[in-house]
Amino acid sequence: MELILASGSPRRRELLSRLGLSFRVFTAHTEEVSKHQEPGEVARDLACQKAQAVAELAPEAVIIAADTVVALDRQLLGKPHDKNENARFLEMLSGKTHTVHTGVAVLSPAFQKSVVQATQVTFRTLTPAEVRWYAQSGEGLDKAGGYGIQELGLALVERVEGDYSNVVGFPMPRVIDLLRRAGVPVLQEPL
Ligand SMILES: Cc1cn([C@H]2C[C@H](O)[C@@H](COP(=O)(O)OP(=O)(O)OP(=O)(O)O)O2)c(=O)[nH]c1=O
Repeated sequence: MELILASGSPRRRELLSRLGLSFRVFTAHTEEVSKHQEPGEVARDLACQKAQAVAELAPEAVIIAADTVVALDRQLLGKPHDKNENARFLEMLSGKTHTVHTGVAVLSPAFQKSVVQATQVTFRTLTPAEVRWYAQSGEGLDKAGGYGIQELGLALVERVEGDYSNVVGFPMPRVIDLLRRAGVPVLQEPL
């Protein structure tokens, strides 16, 4: 049974590799639109769209996809378009708690399931110099909310409540559970 990661995210590739599985990577070109308003449902919906787009190319495989959104109060923060917008996102997140929602979808001819996981992240109160420093690094540009907790962005964070891997883009306990239910031998000898 072939496993395919439907994601261009290097973070997801790295996290999935840590399970010792072999897999191929396909990048799904979806429009990333969701009709849902609830952030968790948006993330789940987009993960399903990515998995389905790749299922059309590889109908026999087990496909896993994910999507991460950052919700601050009622606002969804996607990937910043440039360093100025990244600085604005950081000013909004400074001193506050936001929620990171990651949706995961697993799809095979015999199995189809999606889940969503939420983690609360609280930022330190950032000084203007800290905001400038991080935005200038460019690290946040390809990341939801404009920061990467696994890299320099760790310095922005005061507290994480819940699954850390979920913030990086793949909630590992949920990923392990879904893959096993789809018949993928995770953390065990291949059959
Ligand atoms: C909040 C946060 C997000 N991110 C990343 C995870 C995701 O790669 C990205 C959210 O965008 P996504 O649209 O979920 O993923 P992607 O466009 O990078 O990849 P693909 O759609 O092909 O799967 O933000 C971090 O790496 N660290 C963080 O702390």
